[in-house]
Amino acid sequence: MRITVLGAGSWGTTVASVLTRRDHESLIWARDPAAADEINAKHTNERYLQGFTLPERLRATADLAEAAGHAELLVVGVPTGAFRETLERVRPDLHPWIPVVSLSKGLERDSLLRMTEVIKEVLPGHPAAALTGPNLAKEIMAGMAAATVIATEDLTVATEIQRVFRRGLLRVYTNHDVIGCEVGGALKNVVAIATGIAQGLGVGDNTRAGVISRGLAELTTLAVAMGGEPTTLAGLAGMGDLVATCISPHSRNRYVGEQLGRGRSLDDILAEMGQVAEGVKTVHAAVQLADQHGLPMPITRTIHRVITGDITAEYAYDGLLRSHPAGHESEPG
Ligand SMILES: NC(=O)C1=CN([C@@H]2O[C@H](COP(=O)(O)OP(=O)(O)OC[C@H]3O[C@@H](n4cnc5c(N)ncnc54)[C@H](OP(=O)(O)O)[C@@H]3O)[C@@H](O)[C@H]2O)C=CC1
Ligand SMILES: O=C(CO)COP(=O)(O)O
Repeated sequence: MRITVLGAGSWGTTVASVLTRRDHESLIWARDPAAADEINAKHTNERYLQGFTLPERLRATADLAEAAGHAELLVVGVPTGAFRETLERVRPDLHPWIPVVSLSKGLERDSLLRMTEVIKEVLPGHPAAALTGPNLAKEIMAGMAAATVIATEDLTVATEIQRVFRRGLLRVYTNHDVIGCEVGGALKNVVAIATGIAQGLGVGDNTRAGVISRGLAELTTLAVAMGGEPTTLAGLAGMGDLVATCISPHSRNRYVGEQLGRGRSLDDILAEMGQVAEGVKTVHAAVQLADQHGLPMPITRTIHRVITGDITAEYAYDGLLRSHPAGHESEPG
């Protein structure tokens, strides 16, 4: 199959490599021509996947119209802030009806939409799916076993995409609960910032486990309020991805939290990283959704106050685990 992956960051490049090794004709779009040249000539992407060799047959282009015209399946791996604009730019050159798969984990800032909702708005008529789960790019590049979920309402489409992605030690499950899968993927990044803060402050594993567990309660409550199913949040797209992101040294969201916990400013951390940490932006939308649904979501709200500079990470820690009165465990908050 001819597959185009938009975005040559760590995840887009990894997914394009997996698909190439699965014998698909993959073309990756990089907005930076130098990045496309590097992939074509050296089979590397040193900025995002240092030390890895990409498959020789993976081709790259900086020409968005060429990338769009190539696709029998479109995979979108640009950050959520660039998602809508990128789809608008490919629309004129896209073949009709081809499925579009989002790799991006976050919510659109002003509309509060999930990425498959953005696909449906910008590209009506194209089946929209999300690929999500505990999938740290560098581990998948290294060929380590992993499980992932392809979420779309139409199970025929889901099964077809599952077949396209399945390779080696990558186990691909299907799920019809797109809301649960996308909300889990978006919100776990916010909880990873909170866990990172705890780590940066030097607190213990009990504390981190407490934040992860109550974080799971928050993302489950929000997803269910939005129409998702609780079992989804207990699975790969919820608990699985939450645990991977909260404990992994590879996670950029956890890293942002850790550095905040050490007292650094957000601007400094983001400038030094040069990679996306989606939780930093998604937390704004998450708080608005919590308000709309009348949910307490104390971890999300506290991280929002840290990100906006209203409180320090140290103060947030006190607020999360000491001042906030605990209720019944089955209740949100
Ligand atoms: N990395 C991972 O392990 C995983 C990431 N994801 C999700 O995938 C999405 C992409 O993440 P990831 O690949 O890691 O991000 P990276 O930070 O590694 O790379 C971002 C990529 O997007 C490009 N980009 C940035 N802004 C724009 C823009 N305005 N227009 C077009 N392209 C742009 C960058 O180009 P340039 O280099 O020119 O700036 C770069 O190629 C995120 O939503 C993330 O949550 C999901 C699962 C795993
Ligand atoms: O989504 C991810 C793993 O599933 C990657 O997390 P980070 O964006 O925090 O690196």
